[in-house]
Amino acid sequence: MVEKRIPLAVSQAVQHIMNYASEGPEEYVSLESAYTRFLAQDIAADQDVPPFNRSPYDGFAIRAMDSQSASAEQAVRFKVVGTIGAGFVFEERVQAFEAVRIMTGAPIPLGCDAVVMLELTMNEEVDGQAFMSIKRPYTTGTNISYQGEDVKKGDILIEKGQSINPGIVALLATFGYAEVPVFRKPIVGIIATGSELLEPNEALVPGKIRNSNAYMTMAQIERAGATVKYFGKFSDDLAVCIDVVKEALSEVDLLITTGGVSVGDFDHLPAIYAALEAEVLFNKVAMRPGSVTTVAALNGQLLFGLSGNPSACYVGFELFVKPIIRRILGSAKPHLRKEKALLGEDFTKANPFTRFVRATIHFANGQLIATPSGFNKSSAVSSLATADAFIVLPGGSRGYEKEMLVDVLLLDDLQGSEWPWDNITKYSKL
Ligand SMILES: Nc1nc2c(c(=O)[nH]1)N[C@H]1C(S)=C(S)[C@@H](COP(=O)(O)OP(=O)(O)OC[C@H]3O[C@@H](n4cnc5c(N)ncnc54)[C@H](O)[C@@H]3O)O[C@H]1N2
Ligand code: MOO
Ligand SMILES: [Mg+2]
Repeated sequence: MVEKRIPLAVSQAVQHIMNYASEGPEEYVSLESAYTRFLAQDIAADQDVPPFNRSPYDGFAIRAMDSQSASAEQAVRFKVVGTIGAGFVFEERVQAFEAVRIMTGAPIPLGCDAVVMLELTMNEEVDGQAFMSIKRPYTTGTNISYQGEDVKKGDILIEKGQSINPGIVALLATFGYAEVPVFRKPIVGIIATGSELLEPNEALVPGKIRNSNAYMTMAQIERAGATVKYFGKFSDDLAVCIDVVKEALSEVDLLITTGGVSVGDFDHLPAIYAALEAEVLFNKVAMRPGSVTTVAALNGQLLFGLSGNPSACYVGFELFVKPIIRRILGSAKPHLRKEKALLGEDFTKANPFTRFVRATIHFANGQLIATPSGFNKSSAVSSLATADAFIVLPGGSRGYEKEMLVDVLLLDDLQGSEWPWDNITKYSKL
């Protein structure tokens, strides 16, 4: 008699896994290679930005009080006592009816409190001395970029765990991080099992298929922010697989296998866990696809037994492996980002288990629409290519109609969610 597996709710399965999650170690990388890494410390401003009052225009720095009597009829003339470009400081204090020719980004000279744009001035030279005239008065502070107007010293700008984007790179450079503290990328191993598998460079022969899962999963591991270690594909030979899994475990932080987790004669993962004396956390989840997803723990290390069916393997990775990778990378929101969308078409299949329908999303009149992205079996590979979300259809329904409000989990996203599994929308119309 085949062992009866008890399906666990998705949320409970994720919770089991997250009990093993903790922040990983940090390392320093050069600023040039920080993009896409995950920040390991908060960035706090140790200086104001800008660090001094500066000119936002090319023009003349003046004392506003000197301009008060200027009008269209009666220009006020200033003696030009110097010129400064960005990067230089005008050392003297500017006196009454003096102006300093100033370029964008240069510090406002001592004594000055306004800048006149070059286009609004009239310029002349008398006996080798430059003069500038203006025909309107200026108030104190006109055209000054103030010290600290962008960032105040002491502000926390970015919290750790964020993926470093180009804007964060700019902040890191601004605050002098030539070396950036980032979380070390966890190493995630992948082993494909199945005597039917060919590698992509091999020609098809009867009964065989190409191994797509290992390559797909490698890409998912990288998208999640981790480093891949591919151990290869192996036939359904129990002794070989035990050795390979044992060896792989010593070289990785997390290990993924695909295939062989169900109840078939050559589904060896249950026997591998038994041989290794790993504790099986669960071996059935109330979800489709991916119901056979199995996770085991050995000495605090997790082994993810993802399904051989490509769509099930893909979903299993995103729901169960990605959050732990993101937690190791310091994220406070390690789960897939959850948003509300309208269903783009009817989905009439009955739903005993919660379904994760691979979907394409778009906006129509400001409303997010999610439409199933194609062939919807667990074995499907075609619908993954255009999937940028999962539509979450909770179990226990007869089907869903177009325009019902549903939850979607976004796949190509860096923001994440804290805990997306409460309050999943069951049936509702907008
Ligand atoms: N009697 C039962 N049979 C099955 C059950 C069940 O509950 N009782 N569950 C079904 C479900 S649901 C799934 S999902 C699959 C899971 O199968 P396994 O995880 O054991 O995976 P395999 O048997 O090794 O392969 C399944 C399928 O996927 C193809 N495959 C495997 N590896 C790859 C790969 N690397 N790249 C592409 N495709 C791959 C394989 O050829 C099979 O077609 O079990 C159901 N059966
Ligand atoms: O685990 Mo299977 O993917 O539910 O179809
Ligand atoms: Mg099988």
